[in-house]
Amino acid sequence: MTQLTLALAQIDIAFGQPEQNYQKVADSVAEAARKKADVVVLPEMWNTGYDLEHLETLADPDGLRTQTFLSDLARHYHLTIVGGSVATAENEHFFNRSLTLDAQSHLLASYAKAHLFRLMNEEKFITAGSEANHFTLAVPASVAICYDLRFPEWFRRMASDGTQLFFLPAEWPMPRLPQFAALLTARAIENQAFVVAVNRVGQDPGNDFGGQSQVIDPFGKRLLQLDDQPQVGIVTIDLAQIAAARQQIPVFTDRRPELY
Ligand SMILES: NC(=O)CCC(=O)C(=O)O
Repeated sequence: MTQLTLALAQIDIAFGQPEQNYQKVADSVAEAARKKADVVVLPEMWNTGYDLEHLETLADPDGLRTQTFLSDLARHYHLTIVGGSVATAENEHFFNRSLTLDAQSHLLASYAKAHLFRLMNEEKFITAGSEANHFTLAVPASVAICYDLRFPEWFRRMASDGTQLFFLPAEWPMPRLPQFAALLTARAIENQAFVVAVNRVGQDPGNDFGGQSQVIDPFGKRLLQLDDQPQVGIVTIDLAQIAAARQQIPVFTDRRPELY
């Protein structure tokens, strides 16, 4: 398969209201299926938002509800779901965890956010993960979550291990959206990879979120950029662009890891 049709589910997450959010995700996945998507991508922490003070009652125990829910949707609609991330409770710790399920209900990836964002007090409540994830969606793919975007080493490590398609669920506040766009473009160009970022819209008690979910190709071209409204954006990507970028400028051949 050389093309993938991606649906970016840019939703307005209800703060601390998982029931509402599971319904919003179900509606978005149904809309993505109507739009003939192969893959649906969700935003960060979509079950609870950043309602970190109430994780004791709100977080999904072992992520099991989310895994069953996404797996049922993926099977029903015959698509892959890159499940953004949800707050999970695991062995007396909370994680910001991303689950990716395919149409046969296989769990392709389970990733706990590695870099926790102090400006939103994440490190006070959430335990950091320390393992990257790798799966195949026509090409080698990986998920990173929001603030991970500021760590080029993390992306380069995944790219060096084969990743050609990055997904980045986010809750990235409005004032720093220009940085979001610049960093997404940089990660795509330097790794000669597609970057698919899905941000939320709406407000929580601390922040305004302005969406601008987007898809950048391996040359750094922005193929899709949504506005600040809830919506399911659709774009088809041509995976042959990855080899084209890597043939034109062979960065992975020319790099000198012994120097850095
Ligand atoms: N949820 C997050 O990780 C936010 C990251 C962010 O806003 C940033 O500027 O970095």
